[in-house]
Amino acid sequence: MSGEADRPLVVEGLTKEFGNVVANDAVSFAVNEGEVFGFLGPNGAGKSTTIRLLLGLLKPTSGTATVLGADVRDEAALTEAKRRIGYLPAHLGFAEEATGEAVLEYHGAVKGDSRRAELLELFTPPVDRPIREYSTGNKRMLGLVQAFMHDPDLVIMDEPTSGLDPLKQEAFNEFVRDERDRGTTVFFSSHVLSEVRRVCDRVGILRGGSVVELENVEALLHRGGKHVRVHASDAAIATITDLDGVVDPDRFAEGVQFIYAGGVNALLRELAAHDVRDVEVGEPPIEDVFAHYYGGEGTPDGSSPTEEAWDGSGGATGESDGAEATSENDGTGATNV
Ligand SMILES: Nc1ncnc2c1ncn2[C@@H]1O[C@H](COP(=O)(O)OP(=O)(O)OP(=O)(O)O)[C@@H](O)[C@H]1O
Repeated sequence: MSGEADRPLVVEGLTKEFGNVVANDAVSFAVNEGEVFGFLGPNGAGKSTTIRLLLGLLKPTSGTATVLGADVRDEAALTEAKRRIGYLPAHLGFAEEATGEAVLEYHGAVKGDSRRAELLELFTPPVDRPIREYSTGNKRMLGLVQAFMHDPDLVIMDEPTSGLDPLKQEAFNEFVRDERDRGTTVFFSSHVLSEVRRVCDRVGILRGGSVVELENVEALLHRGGKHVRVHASDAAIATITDLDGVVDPDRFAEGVQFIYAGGVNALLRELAAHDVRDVEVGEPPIEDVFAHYYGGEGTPDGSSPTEEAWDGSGGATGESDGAEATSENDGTGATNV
């Protein structure tokens, strides 16, 4: 594995305050080369703030980050690094009168477009039409083409599938997996947990401006216990659900389903002691695994989530960072990368 300094994305104690709102509070993590990293957290957790800090669109209050080795506080180094970075913002500020073609021409002239044709076959924005006629999904697809067409080494995206229909979402998932296989490093925020399950190697979970979890997706699912569905008699079910590690048993006509967080052998021994008609054991629903971090009812191991507020604002009203906030939109109305 490469050393910390060689990683394509390193965040160290990154802090951003808007007035008295601490949007990012000493955020630290690193993304490895060729990794797909999901950045999760409830509304207002601070994900977009981190992303905008990484692109130099906001200035950190303290701490720093490097993208492809460039310190985000060093404007010249960051500008140079951005040639090899793709960026898809949450809010796409394309000029309404420009056609999709003109937007891509502009970006292509600045940073290259060697993969434009290939990407336009996969994501299919109507490039001959003006942006004002675009649906939300069409804008997102144009943004994806723009983000990847110069064949970047690192791609940073803020909720990339928001507004895409299910087939395009699936196309995106497959595309990201292929990109990872080509060695591209991908970092994106998401609220779509199924997509995180399908494409991410690792996730970072932000809550109230702080990283509360950094974990391999498989390990996270493993820790979330197993989803078990047993078809058996009422008497058998009563004993089985008494087993240590059974969480949230839920009866249905023929049996019971529950999350099981105990040892596999103890479960097998218990099941073997009864006349079980059928049993299914699988991974828990991803929503259940993440519910804890999003303010859910508890965890499979029985512990309770801490009671801190989920909203990084703590109810306070911060100063707007208006001057920085508009820098995402360049003169042409195209998204500035
Ligand atoms: N320009 C700004 N001025 C003042 N407060 C801001 C500004 N930008 C963000 N905030 C505040 O910082 C906190 C983090 O916001 P941010 O947009 O980074 O969260 P997020 O995790 O991306 O949320 P979502 O999932 O809803 O997009 C919120 O409390 C938000 O109100």
